[in-house]
Amino acid sequence: MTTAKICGLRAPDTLDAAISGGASHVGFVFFASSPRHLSFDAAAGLAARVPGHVGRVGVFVDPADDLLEPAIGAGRLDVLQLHKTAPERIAAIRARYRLPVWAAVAVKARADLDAARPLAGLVDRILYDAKTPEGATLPGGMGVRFDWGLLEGIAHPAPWALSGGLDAGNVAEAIHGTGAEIVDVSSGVESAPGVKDPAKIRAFLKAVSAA
Ligand SMILES: O=C(O)c1ccccc1NCC(=O)[C@H](O)[C@H](O)COP(=O)(O)O
Repeated sequence: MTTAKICGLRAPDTLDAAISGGASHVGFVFFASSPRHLSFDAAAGLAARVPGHVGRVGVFVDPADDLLEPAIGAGRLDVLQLHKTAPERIAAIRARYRLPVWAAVAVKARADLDAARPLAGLVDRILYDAKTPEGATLPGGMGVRFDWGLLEGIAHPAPWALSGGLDAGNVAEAIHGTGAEIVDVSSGVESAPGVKDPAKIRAFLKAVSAA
C-alpha cells in the first residue's frame, strides 16, 4: 500500500487535515527562502499535534549543525530530508544525529539518476524529486513534474519515494506507473505558495488510498 507525505505544513488546521486524512508523514521546511519556512517556535507548536504513528520529517537544504540541532529539537523530528547535500555530509549528519535520512535526488533526465548510486548504504530513503528550473530559489515545492518513465527498470540503491508535481488528479497514475511506496506532495495541495488547502489535502490522501 502506498502512503503519503504532506510537505510544507505551516498551520494547525492543515496539519490536522493531513493527519486525519491518513498521511504517513508530515513535512516541516527549515529553509529561509521558502514560503513554507517554519520558525523553531512554530515547528514546536505543530510538532506537538502530531501523533506517534505519523512521521515528522524536517526538510533542509545542505544544512549546518546550528540549524539542524535546534530544528530537530523543536520539530521533534523523526526523519531528516536533505536536498543538495553531498554524500560525505549526508553520512556525517546521519552519524551525528542518528536519525533516518532521506536524500532528495533531483531528476529531469536519465543521467540525473546517477546521483542516487553513491547513496547506497548512506541513506534510509531516496526521494526522487523533479529538478526545479535553472536559477530557481527552491530545490523543491515548485509543482514541477518529471518523466516517471525514467524510473522504469532501474535498480534502486535504497527504498524510495516519489515527488514533484503530484496532485489529487495525477497521483493514482503516478502510483500505478511507478509502484512508489511513498508519494510526497507540497504545492499540489496548496491554494497559493505556502498556503495549504485542507480540502486539497483530503482529496489527495483519498486518491492515494483509492489507488
Ligand atoms: O517546499 C519547499 O519550499 C522546499 C524548500 C526547500 C527544500 C525543499 C522543499 N520542498 C521539498 C519537498 O519535499 C516537496 O514536497 C517536493 O519538492 C514536491 O513539491 P511539489 O512539486 O510542489 O509537490
